[in-house]
Amino acid sequence: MSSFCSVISQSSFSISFPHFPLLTFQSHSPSSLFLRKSVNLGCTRESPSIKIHSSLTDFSVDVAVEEKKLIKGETWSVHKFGGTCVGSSVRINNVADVIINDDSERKLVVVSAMSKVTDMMYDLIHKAQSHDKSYISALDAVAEKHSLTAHELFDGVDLATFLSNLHQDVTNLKAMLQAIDIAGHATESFTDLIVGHGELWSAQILSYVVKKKGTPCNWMDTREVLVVNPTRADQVDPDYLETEQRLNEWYSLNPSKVIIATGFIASTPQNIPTTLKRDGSDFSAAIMGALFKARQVTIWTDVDGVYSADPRKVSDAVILKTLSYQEAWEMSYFGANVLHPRTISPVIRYGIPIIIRNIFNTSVSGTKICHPSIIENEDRKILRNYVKGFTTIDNLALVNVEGTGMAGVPGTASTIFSAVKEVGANVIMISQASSEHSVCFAVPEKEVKAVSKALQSIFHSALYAGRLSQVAVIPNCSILAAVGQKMASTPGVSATLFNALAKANINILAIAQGCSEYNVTVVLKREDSIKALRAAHSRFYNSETTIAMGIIGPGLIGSTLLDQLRDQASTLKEESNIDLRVMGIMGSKLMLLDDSGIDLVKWREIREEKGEVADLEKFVQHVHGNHFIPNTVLVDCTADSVIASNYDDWLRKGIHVITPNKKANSGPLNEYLRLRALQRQSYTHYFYEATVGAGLPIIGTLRGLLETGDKILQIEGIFSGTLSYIFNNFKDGRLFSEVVAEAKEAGYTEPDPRDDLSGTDVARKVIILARESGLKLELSDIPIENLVPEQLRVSASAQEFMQKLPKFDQEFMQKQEDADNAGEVLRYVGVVDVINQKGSVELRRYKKDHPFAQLSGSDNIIAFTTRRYRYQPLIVRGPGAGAQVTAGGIFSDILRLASYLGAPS
Ligand SMILES: NC(=O)C1=CN([C@@H]2O[C@H](COP(=O)(O)OP(=O)(O)OC[C@H]3O[C@@H](n4cnc5c(N)ncnc54)[C@H](OP(=O)(O)O)[C@@H]3O)[C@@H](O)[C@H]2O)C=CC1
Ligand SMILES: N[C@@H](CC=O)C(=O)O
Ligand code: NA
Repeated sequence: MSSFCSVISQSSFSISFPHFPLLTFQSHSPSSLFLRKSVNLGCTRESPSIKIHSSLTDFSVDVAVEEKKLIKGETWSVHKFGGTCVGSSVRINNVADVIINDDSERKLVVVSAMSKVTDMMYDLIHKAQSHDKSYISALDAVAEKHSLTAHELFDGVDLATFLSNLHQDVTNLKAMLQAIDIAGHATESFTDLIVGHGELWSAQILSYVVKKKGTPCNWMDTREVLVVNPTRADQVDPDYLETEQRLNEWYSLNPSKVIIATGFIASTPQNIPTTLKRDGSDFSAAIMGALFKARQVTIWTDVDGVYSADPRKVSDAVILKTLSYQEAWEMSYFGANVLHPRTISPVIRYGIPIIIRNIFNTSVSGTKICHPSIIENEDRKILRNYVKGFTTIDNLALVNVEGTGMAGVPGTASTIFSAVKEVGANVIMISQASSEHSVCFAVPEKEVKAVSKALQSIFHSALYAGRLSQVAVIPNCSILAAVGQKMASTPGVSATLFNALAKANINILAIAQGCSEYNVTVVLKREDSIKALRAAHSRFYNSETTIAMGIIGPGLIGSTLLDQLRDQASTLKEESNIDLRVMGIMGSKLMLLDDSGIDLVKWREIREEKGEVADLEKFVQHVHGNHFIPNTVLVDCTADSVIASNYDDWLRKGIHVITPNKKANSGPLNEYLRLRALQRQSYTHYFYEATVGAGLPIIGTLRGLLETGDKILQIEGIFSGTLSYIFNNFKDGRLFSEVVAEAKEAGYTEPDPRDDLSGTDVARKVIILARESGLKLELSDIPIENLVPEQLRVSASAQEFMQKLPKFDQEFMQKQEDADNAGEVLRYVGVVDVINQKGSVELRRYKKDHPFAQLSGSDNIIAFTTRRYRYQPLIVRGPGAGAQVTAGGIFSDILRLASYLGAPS
């Protein structure tokens, strides 16, 4: 008890401190004091006798000694660590490492109280005020927290010194709380004095840890230097001149290369302890940054930087590499958790950059807030970054004062806002039509009742006389603000924003844009807030070639395509700015939907877990109904004609279609012609390269020939990968059924292999090429040689067919031997005879030296005889079936679509 005191009377008491004489307090005006002198922790004094003559404010120093470096801004860097950064001994250690690893010559570190401690201190006061004696045990708990932390971090004399100080503080605090308990009241300055202890303790602990790690440093009780004048409630203004003078004095006594300073706390010009109020530690750091003219101020927090929008609401939000002061200011005002505008002001004057960084993820460089002139092209990758960020404020109400009697009457606005001021409401946004018939403004919902009442009362006679028609309140509103310095003098930014909102079917209630053009603010209904935020963000941040995809039929081909997309997505995004998002995957029974894009690494597992009953209408609505992605494509990987019958509806809706499914193009001619006509009219794309020759460029080659004016005479070839494989391998005594099973196993066949063996699949390809060449043929116009034995054509399933096929092996063997004996091979070919406007599909015999006899595997070979390629046909050859090549062909169509939509080629 050597250092403390007792309550002398209810109105005054005294406390003694280690470095101060006994002080006596009046309870109504407590403490004109500094609680503790800052402790020199052993910094080597480079030149103890040096005097600083300089003015820290203008930084023009004329000192020819080492200490001159104090005021050379470039040598100082300022760091601020919030409560979570120093929330435990492990974290404090981590913070100390960050400080030591900063290679700046001199460092000033501003530190907050350990997390939750400030709240605990306020709680002590509340308890004491309400005579709840548990403040004593609660204070012991706070002390225990710091004592334990100190024990974990350092030892010896430092630990003893810290614990002794802590003990003394606690003893003093108990007396102060006792005084509050007796008085039943704590004045503001008394409260500030008590709560500021959290910073005193954390700064001391951190400085001992830095010192223990071998870096000498001093800790600074900022109340000794930082002088502020209270302005309005909850605000203070720094007295830079006085602070600078005190700082000089402090530094001359404690010259240090590393200073650990308490955040949040300061004192009045009368030396009464006070605080910097909300976000006080950030403010402390900015003030110190300005006084030291630091090269930068780093605010360490637990997020990676400032996001382009709240990442909890917008999954695509990105960390902004740079923000101008003005942009940061605007974003803070409109609710982004950036920095309080007030905290930025001290550094703006000197153009000192502020860096927001994550202490828990130091690999990320964070967001640099600085003068626009030093914002390099760091955000160049972000398209159209005229708008940097989007923020929303919810729980607002719009007040609309309307009437013909307002126009040309000076003072109406003044009357309105005087009334609003009278009830203490905070006006967040104002908009007035130039006709002056209405003024509307947004206030917090909780304040609108009082505002409305005040306006009704003040305009009572104007309303009665009809000069004003109404004072209307629109409740449940939100504000969406788009912020960006480059918006100024860039035409079309607002139009883009409004267009994005209109497309998302969002009604705008009011609009405001200041002359600075740094932000456009719109008021919306509360329920539209998140939708509006996402719509606006995606319009400015997603590339033009962001494509919402729906994959129908995740069978062999569909799932292979999904795997290829998974493997290639990030490269496409990084290198070509093509952003492919699979929003839905639908099979015949189950479908999986996701709002921002399915994780293609785990889609199979997620579908098991979250799959819902397949519903085509819902699926299409989901994939296309996402207003935040400018393009939609449905990829039909089924062999289903019902799915194919929907293409025209999709194209009409503006949905692009890509498919390997042959049903639509080989179905009824009139439907095919209608589909093609519709596709041309609707400016949507319909690609189907994989329907013929899988990934081989067959349709593309044919189109190229036709579009460049060539005339097709004949297309002849082996169009079936399955039949090619079968006849390439059906030799040397092998069984026909065995080779068919191999082709199925290899993924060459249609879902039902009879579609291949019947020749139907080849006939469909012939029809597709014939129609592409301008012939108006139906599938029934093509004579087809069916290889499926008569008895098996009626088999109930593909499986049953496969089981029974061996019974017919002998029949096939005979055909093969007959051909072999004649020095020939069997090949199943299709022909499009353009001159005679017909097609055919049949099993033919070719001499063993014929090019068709030279194929292997699932090779297709297609020969285009044209006017230009009359004597030597243009030949395309290669594997024409199989999962990888087919999915690759579909993928290539998707990229063609992206390129048509504007992706770089
Ligand atoms: N294999 C190849 O080499 C080539 C194939 N193609 C074409 O690719 C397409 C797919 O072939 P493949 O992957 O082998 O066939 P699969 O039988 O392996 O896959 C078909 C998929 O379509 C789904 N499906 C069927 N009907 C519906 C429906 N009504 N709604 C939603 N999904 C449905 C199935 O779902 P579920 O499993 O739930 O029933 C399955 O996922 C076919 O049109 C084929 O002609 C084109 C070129 C080459
Ligand atoms: N089953 C087909 C697959 C490609 O269309 C074939 O074998 O060619
Ligand atoms: Na192809």
